[in-house]
Amino acid sequence: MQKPYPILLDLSDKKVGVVGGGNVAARKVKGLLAAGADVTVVSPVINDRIDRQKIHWIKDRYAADYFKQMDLIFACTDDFEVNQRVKREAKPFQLVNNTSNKHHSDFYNVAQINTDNFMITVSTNGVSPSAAKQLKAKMLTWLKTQYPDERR
Ligand SMILES: C[C@@]1(CC(=O)O)c2cc3[nH]c(cc4nc(cc5[nH]c(cc(n2)[C@H]1CCC(=O)O)[C@@](C)(CC(=O)O)[C@@H]5CCC(=O)O)C(CC(=O)O)=C4CCC(=O)O)c(CCC(=O)O)c3CC(=O)O
Ligand SMILES: NC(=O)C1=CN([C@@H]2O[C@H](COP(=O)(O)OP(=O)(O)OC[C@H]3O[C@@H](n4cnc5c(N)ncnc54)[C@H](O)[C@@H]3O)[C@@H](O)[C@H]2O)C=CC1
Repeated sequence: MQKPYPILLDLSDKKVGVVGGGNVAARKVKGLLAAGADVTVVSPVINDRIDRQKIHWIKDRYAADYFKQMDLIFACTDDFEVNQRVKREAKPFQLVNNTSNKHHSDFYNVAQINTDNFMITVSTNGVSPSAAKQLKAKMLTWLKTQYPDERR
């Protein structure tokens, strides 16, 4: 991604498809549900950290047909080739986050801090997600000193 364009999306009632149901999918699903998205997970198995009451679960392997109606798609399987296929088979208007290949993704997720009044996001543009996580932790410490009454 050469020059990404940062935006905040309103996902309430958007249809979001997640391929795979492991650790990475669980993290993405948590954030998506918090944003009010209508989430469908397609995976033969899903992690206990994914709340089955709050998503639609299609207990199957990836097939493009399941994703025709989706606005956004997250490819989160541990199979690099399947994740590549998800990106390749998406419609031109669908945006895909390929979690195992940053060079084959339409968008990246960011590390975030949400408080009553601020949303602070950190990205390294794909270079080092763990550095983004570390900077977020430092910013949180700093934020507490600057805005002690701010709730998060
Ligand atoms: C490109 C991107 C695409 C995307 O997912 O959107 C991406 C890609 C990849 N991540 C990998 C690994 C890890 N990712 C994390 C954590 C997070 N990753 C997130 C975002 C992004 N990760 C996007 C770029 C963000 C940026 O530019 O900064 C965060 C910020 C937001 C979120 O997704 O929740 C979240 C922290 C949230 C928080 O806690 O605050 C950890 C640490 C952990 O899990 O504790 C590890 C293990 C340690 C390590 O390797 O760093 C691998 C290697 C896989 C492999 O081959 O093993 C790839 C694949 C690749 O690089 O192509
Ligand atoms: N972007 C990010 O933030 C990160 C990305 N990764 C990448 O994410 C990949 C997945 O990692 P984890 O979630 O930890 O793996 P995991 O092993 O916990 O989960 C993999 C999931 O994919 C499902 N799956 C496998 N083949 C499938 C298919 N054909 N169709 C549908 N579902 C299928 C499995 O049932 C399982 O639920 C890793 O291989 C790594 O490349 C890893 C860490 C962070």
